[in-house]
Amino acid sequence: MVETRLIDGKAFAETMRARLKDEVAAFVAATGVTPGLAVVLVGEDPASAVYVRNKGKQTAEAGMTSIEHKLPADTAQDDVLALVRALNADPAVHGILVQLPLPAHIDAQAVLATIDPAKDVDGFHVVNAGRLAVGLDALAPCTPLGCVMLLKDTLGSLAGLEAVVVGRSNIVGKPLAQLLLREDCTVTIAHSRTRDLPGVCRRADILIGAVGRPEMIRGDWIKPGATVIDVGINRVAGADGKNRLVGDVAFNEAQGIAGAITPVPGGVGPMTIACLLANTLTAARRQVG
Ligand SMILES: Nc1nc2c(c(=O)[nH]1)N[C@@H](CN(C=O)c1ccc(C(=O)N[C@@H](CCC(=O)O)C(=O)O)cc1)CN2
Repeated sequence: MVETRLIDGKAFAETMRARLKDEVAAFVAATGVTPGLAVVLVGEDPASAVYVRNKGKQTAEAGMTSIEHKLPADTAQDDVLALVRALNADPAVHGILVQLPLPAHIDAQAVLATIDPAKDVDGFHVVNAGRLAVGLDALAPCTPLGCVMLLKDTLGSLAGLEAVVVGRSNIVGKPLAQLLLREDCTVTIAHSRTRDLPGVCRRADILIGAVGRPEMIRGDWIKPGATVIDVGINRVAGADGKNRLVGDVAFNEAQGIAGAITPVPGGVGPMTIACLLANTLTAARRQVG
């Protein structure tokens, strides 16, 4: 039986935001420029509205300017593209983010492709994805960045470790695999169609759940002592009829098997916004410097 350590992403993100606040103040003092982050929300998805509100609040707390554009759900794609182009041209805006998911009538790839790659603080533009893949400086997606920070804080060097990422999305699985390769991990991207998924997961020193299926990764899929990072945020009905949040990993089953694990909530989620603030400062430094 292994003693399972809890990886406290909430506390890590708070420390990171406090440090960023000092770095932003130093940047403003040196340049006279306040970094600006524009967030575009289309529609009324309740979870997205909460994330956007938290982004605005934490941006302002870090000493940066938060600019919010809230558009109705039936906004035409051309109007979203026109707004993104206007933000690209605005010198007070150093970072642009379009909250996902977008309503079904809008082609998300077309919108993301319109964002100036230098202002793409989500790191979703193909230019940033390509730069990340070939090892050039890139604005990398925030959730994967947060995962790697928590892993390095927990394990120190990741070199040579066997990492299995369960999930192949463009916003988490694929960029996370690239970031882990940069840390010299041996990386496998697995997914719901992988043959013998439990066996593949059991190879992992680092196991990452990013598949979006509640508690799909069971305790006996985890190698004893492995570090488990749970990216999943799934709302499920509890026994009392109320909704509760669970990850992609069966958290209770992982106790006594995993060496360390991120909880849901309070693990990877808070790192996403902290890394967004870090990317916004990086983007501002590159645009102003
Ligand atoms: N343009 C983007 N859209 C989306 C992203 C993104 O990075 N860029 N990621 C997610 C949503 N997201 C940020 O946008 C996000 C999700 C979760 C959290 C978080 O702190 N979660 C808490 C739980 C919060 C809750 O109760 O719902 C936690 O895990 O502790 C922050 C940001 C999809 N869209």
